[in-house]
Amino acid sequence: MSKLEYPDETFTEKDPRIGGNARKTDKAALKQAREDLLKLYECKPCQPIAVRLAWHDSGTYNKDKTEFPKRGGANGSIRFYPEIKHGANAGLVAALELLKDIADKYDGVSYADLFQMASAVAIESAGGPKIPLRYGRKDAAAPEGCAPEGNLPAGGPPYPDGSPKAGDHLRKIFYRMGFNDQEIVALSGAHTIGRAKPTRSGFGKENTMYTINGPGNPGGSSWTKDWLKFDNSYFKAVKKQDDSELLVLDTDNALFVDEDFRPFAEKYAADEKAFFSDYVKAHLKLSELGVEWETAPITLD
Ligand code: HEM
Repeated sequence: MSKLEYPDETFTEKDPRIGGNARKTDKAALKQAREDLLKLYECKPCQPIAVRLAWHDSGTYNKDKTEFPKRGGANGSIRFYPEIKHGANAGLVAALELLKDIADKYDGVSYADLFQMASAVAIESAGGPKIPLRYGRKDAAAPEGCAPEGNLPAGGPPYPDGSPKAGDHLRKIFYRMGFNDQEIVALSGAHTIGRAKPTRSGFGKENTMYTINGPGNPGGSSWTKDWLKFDNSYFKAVKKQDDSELLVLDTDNALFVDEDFRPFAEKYAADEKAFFSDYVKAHLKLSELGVEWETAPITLD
């Protein structure tokens, strides 16, 4: 059995991941972990869930709070019970399981760095842009450092914050992290890969003509036909909405309905280069929300 168990109710303070077991960032280990991730994605088409894991780790951030790690952000706290059991994280234990062997192998890579790296490598290996991440994130050391539940967006009404419209809800959530309208639209484009499953988030169908045969685990509803390819087809599909086999959440629809979001959504539907360029900047910002650096940030070539 692997030395690191991913979290469930049996998580205790004696677990080696907790307390004085901080990881010292090591550039060689980061590079090797990156190689291992590429190999993982060659064997298993699990890029989408890795992107969602990293986003749900960092998307808890509250810019008005100062205390690390309670202010939320890319601090690896999603590996802990209770955070992994938050409603918004349904299904993400599978992503932790997928990364477990790599986490075990490299002490020189923090969990926070590993999750963000897994996402950036996933996007690039799915045909998306290269995201020049910086590394050296400090991990939240214990479950007490987890952000409170309810910081991530809901895909449809009723919105827990009482917002009447999807656009208002998106702004409340993303402004709290320090994002603007353009960045909200660009980041939403990550739904160009992946699926929603009724057994996880409750959204989507059991399967569609695009997901019934996988690849990987079959089922769910995707936003795009080729849901393992990172491109701008999400914006094209949400704009057209002419295929009932594809998913459109209320929060996706808002990008073309809300008059302040729409110009960006139209631009990205028409111009993949513009989408990629803006996506990289917004994703980099997302990957560093709430970060406390264990070492001076390191880049890999
Ligand atoms: C704008 C507000 C957002 C809402 C309301 C939202 C909601 C959702 C929902 C309901 C799912 C389905 C989960 C499941 O059933 O497994 C999902 C999946 C996904 N989300 Fe989002 N999301 C948002 C933003 C983002 C952002 C900012 C990113 C990344 C930058 C992202 C990346 C993904 C990915 C890649 C998947 C597919 C996961 C998979 O196939 O396993 N989402 N999202």
